[in-house]
Amino acid sequence: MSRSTEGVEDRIVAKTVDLAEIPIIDFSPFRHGGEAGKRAVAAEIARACTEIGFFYLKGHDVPPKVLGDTFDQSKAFFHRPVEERRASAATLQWYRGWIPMPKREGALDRNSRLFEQYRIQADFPDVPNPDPIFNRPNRWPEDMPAFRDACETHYAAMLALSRDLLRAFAIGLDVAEDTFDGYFDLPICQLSLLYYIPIPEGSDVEVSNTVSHTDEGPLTILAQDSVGGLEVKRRDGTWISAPPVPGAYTINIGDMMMWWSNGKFISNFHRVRNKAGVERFSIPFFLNPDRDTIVAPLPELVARDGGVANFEPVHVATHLKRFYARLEKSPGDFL
Ligand SMILES: O=C(O)CCC(=O)C(=O)O
Ligand SMILES: [Fe+2]
Repeated sequence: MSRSTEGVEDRIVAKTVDLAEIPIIDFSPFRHGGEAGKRAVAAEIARACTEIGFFYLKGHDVPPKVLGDTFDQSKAFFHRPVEERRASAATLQWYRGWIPMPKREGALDRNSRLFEQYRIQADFPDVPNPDPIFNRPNRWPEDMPAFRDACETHYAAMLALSRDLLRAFAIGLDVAEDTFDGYFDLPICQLSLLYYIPIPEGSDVEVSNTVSHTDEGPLTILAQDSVGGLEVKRRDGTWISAPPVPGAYTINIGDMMMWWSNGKFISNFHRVRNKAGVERFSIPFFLNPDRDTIVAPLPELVARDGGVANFEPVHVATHLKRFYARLEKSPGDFL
């Protein structure tokens, strides 16, 4: 995630606006509605990606049990005593598993990071890979086999849904439907189980659980519990709430899809502020391409934009490594 450096935007308290601002899109005609259904859904998605970079997706055919099981396991894990959570803690050398909240020193501020995480990444044991950060296996709580099952099932379901979404993006961008297919043979995605504590009452207005940021990869598929707290920046700089919609995923464009689309699709700023007074769970799936993909504005779109490429080509593994290294060096990441 790209962390924004400005602070002023966080001072503007989000106002809840009509949900119409983040559309709820039914994906079923894309798969079951013939060519016309496909094009209509792709057009709706493209509009949302162009205007705000976020949309809700229902009709995705992911069985509710897949999500229910992962939330149940996540809750069970984060409710364990800290010594048991620590048994599957990430280390600087093996950055998968449980990542605690930073130690608190002094007053909370916008960078306080008020959440714990369980991080799961692509796991390709048979593929030679020179980067320790990408070639380590996942860590699992050894005495919770159902935890691993739920996460692996969830990961596979999100990757499958992502493949269809990439096709919808391509159609919406008016390029060949299979434009992105070849970049996702062994994609280095990430699934995070997130556990947010409530922001203490009386905290400064700037305090967030997650600072304002954009996501790094092409797209994120987020499952939220019923608590709410996600906020999305509008073009005019104000913030709106993106509350959970039952049965729908919250989907957003990340930086790499913005680059591929030459800026047509927006990788929008968002943040989490859990003001509900209760704990919150969420599960984002961060789609990433294959490690050696070079992401650059698609030539068809550059041509349409008068030959102007708005972004430089980026090597996926180099970019993500730089990002993870920044995260790893955040002070107090490890208790
Ligand atoms: O938990 C959420 O609602 C959003 C999390 C998020 O934006 C992220 O982890 O990148
Ligand atoms: Fe994010």
